[in-house]
Amino acid sequence: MNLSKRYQPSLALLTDMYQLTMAQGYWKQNRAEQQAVFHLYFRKNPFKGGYTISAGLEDAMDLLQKFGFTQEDLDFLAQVKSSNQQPLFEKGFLEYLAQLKFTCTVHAIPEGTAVFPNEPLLRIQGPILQCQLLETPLLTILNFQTLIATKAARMVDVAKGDAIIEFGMRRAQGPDGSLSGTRAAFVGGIGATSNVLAGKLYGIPLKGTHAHSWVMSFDEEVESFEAYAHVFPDDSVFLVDTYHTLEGVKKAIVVAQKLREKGHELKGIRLDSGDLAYLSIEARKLLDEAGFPKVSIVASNDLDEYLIESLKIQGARIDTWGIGTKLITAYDQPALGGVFKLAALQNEQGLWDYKVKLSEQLIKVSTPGILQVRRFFDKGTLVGDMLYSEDQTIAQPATMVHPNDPTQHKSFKESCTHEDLLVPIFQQGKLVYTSPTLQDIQARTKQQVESLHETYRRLLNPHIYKVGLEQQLHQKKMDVIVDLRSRAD
Ligand SMILES: Nc1ncnc2c1ncn2[C@@H]1O[C@H](COP(=O)(O)OP(=O)(O)OP(=O)(O)O)[C@@H](O)[C@H]1O
Ligand SMILES: O=P(O)(O)OC[C@H]1O[C@H](OP(=O)(O)OP(=O)(O)O)[C@H](O)[C@@H]1O
Ligand SMILES: O=C(O)c1cccnc1
Repeated sequence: MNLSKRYQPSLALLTDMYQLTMAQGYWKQNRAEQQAVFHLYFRKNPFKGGYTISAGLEDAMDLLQKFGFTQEDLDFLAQVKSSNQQPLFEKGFLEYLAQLKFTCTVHAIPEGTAVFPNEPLLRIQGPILQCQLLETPLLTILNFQTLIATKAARMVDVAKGDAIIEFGMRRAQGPDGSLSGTRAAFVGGIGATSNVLAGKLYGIPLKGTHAHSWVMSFDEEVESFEAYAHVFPDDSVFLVDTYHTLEGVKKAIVVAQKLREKGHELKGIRLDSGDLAYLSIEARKLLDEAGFPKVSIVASNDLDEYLIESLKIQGARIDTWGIGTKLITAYDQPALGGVFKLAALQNEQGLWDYKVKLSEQLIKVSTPGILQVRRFFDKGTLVGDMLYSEDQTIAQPATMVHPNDPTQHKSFKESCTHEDLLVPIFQQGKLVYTSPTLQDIQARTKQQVESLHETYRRLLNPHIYKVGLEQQLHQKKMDVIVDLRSRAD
């Protein structure tokens, strides 16, 4: 169920080179073990949506658990040259890497959780050299899977209980885009996939119909349906649009009748072109009139959440949505802009110095501290997320400040309940978290989306969920910014 099922054990080189050059720099300065805190977060919900679904943690855990350089990795690094053709990495540094063990403490938000901009999905605390090396692989895993899980959740939400099958492998960004994308799509709520290896690796249910080539390989369309039904009498879904869709439906009915005479039922038909609203309504009529109300209608052809919503409004009679390209590639937004920022560094007195990355825009200034996300509920409904730093006490009653407009405050009533979202995953390198099954993660996504007010779920201009900074954290952040700006002037 994890990354090593797709790759061989060592992924230590799956990082950007600048992480290794900085690592050598920290080592050379005797700062390799200096304790640091980094947060991984994004700044905008993808797809102009109102929420995001976290995904990829299990793969991230696997990466961290196996973190370590093999002799082969070190031999490769030993022959990397600097611009004057000298070895880029020093022998002593490579020896340091050879004995390196993962010793960080990691907290993360469980997969399948509704998350929002500016809140850490993951917090890593440990030797700065290790945190630095892990920036890129953690981002590549969590950014992509979170993006695809969110895309899938949006589709599942508008499909309102209809089944969704993921058909995207052929259009995915390579084999890993396909495998990790299918995993994430399942986290988001799809019911099945055509991706057989994802079925084997992750236990995702497999489903499929047949291609146009099957029909085209016969002289007559009806012969192709008969032949398929002969091989799969209880598992046939005929693709009816190769020549003329509604004529294709009539031929499917002829074969369905023959199947029934032999004690079998046709499972479904698939529409893959034309006006899917009109054709599904007409196909439904033909099937119902012929006595096949249970034969389901599958539709595919460049579908996404907007088309699903529109087709439903048009009264389309589609039972199952087959979705490929737009899901597996997150077509309208191919990347989640998650970042990984240094937030605190331990000084020689053992105290935490808060760190921020300045920007002209307040929204882009990172938040320092050792952050936790506290989610408040009013009678079960989510009312806001407050970032606070675990090394500070929280002023009571809990009040948070708008991250980009300090004049706006929000207080939470005493009667509100709360939950801290970041849970321990590793304690000083030791794994302390058991990932739920993928089915349980999917169930969590469903529960999370359903617990969001519908104003956050609509596709067009959703309401913005409130994420703020606990008052003292906000004050500390402002102090650091003022101090840095005065020093930069
Ligand atoms: N009723 C509808 N309302 C809105 N969009 C629709 C409707 N029916 C189909 N679509 C979408 O319109 C697009 C039409 O795609 P396209 O232009 O490729 O036509 P096609 O029917 O697939 O033709 P072809 O036979 O060339 O494949 C697809 O994304 C499809 O999902
Ligand atoms: O449209 P998507 O959402 O990406 O879904 C996957 C598409 O892949 C197949 O088409 P393709 O033309 O590749 O093969 P086919 O001959 O089986 O239709 C299938 O028929 C879908 O249309
Ligand atoms: O099984 C299907 O119908 C299928 C599989 C992959 C891509 N398109 C369709």
